[in-house]
Amino acid sequence: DMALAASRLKALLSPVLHCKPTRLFARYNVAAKTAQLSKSGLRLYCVRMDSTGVLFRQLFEPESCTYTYLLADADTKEAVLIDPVLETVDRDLKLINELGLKLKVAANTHCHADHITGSGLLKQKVFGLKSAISKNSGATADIMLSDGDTISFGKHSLTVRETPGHTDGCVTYVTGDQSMAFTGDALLIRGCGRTDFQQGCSQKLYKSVHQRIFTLPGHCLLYPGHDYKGQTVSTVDEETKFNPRLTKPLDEFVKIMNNLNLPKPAKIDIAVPANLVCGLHDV
Ligand SMILES: N[C@@H](CCC(=O)N[C@@H](CSS)C(=O)NCC(=O)O)C(=O)O
Ligand SMILES: [Fe+2]
Repeated sequence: DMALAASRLKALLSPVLHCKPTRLFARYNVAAKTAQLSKSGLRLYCVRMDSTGVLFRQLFEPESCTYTYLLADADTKEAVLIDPVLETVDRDLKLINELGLKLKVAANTHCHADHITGSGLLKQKVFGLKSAISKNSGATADIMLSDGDTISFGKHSLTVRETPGHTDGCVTYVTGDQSMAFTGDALLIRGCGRTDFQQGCSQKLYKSVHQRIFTLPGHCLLYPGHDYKGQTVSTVDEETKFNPRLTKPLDEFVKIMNNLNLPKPAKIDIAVPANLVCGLHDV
């Protein structure tokens, strides 16, 4: 009967309900230390390792296959958007308002060639919002970033790692605990950004990925700027083992990049000039 079912459910949930936060944190750590190995020796991390109260959402814009990432401090409600897209500004703001967040910074990973950034339009809609991009991008923004700079939201922060090669101004944003990195187009899941326009240089990209991304902890979750195959997240361990381009020696990598033969992004001629002024052009 109902009463019996309810008491069984209560008994079943009791260890979870009575688990103090400290014990939960300990469980995360144990889970990380005892990560299972796959047949090939790859460590399989089953649990997000930080349990520090970062609110996180991965959002997708289907026309350009761009990921926008929302990060917020669950206590202070301060939020950062990485790589907002013009067409999805209202969707993102609706979510931000529904969650009661205060959007502080719109941070671009680089001057995009395939879509117009949402940062300019967001600045018109959100009082006090600051746009950010690398100094080396050639673009203007409220915050011009250099290697090692941090973007704070509440008690959390993102640290800037310069990862040029796809463009001169490409950066990777890394969370303070190095559990997540937002790689823009420097590193895509099982791929990487093209190097045939916008100061692209395959040797530079190879060095950036090997020295600035593959040196992060193996469990660090990698979130790319785009994905064209439905993939959402990877890890440093996975990419150092399975990335079909970046696991090759430098000379082979350069040959691969010279022979991609990709068509130019359809919107490149409107996107680049617009993004050089943080998307305010013609809005
Ligand atoms: N077809 C798309 C553009 C696709 C493209 O060129 N993607 C870029 C990232 S956006 S600058 C890229 O680096 N791709 C690498 C790859 O291996 O796919 C469009 O017309 O917009
Ligand atoms: Fe790009």
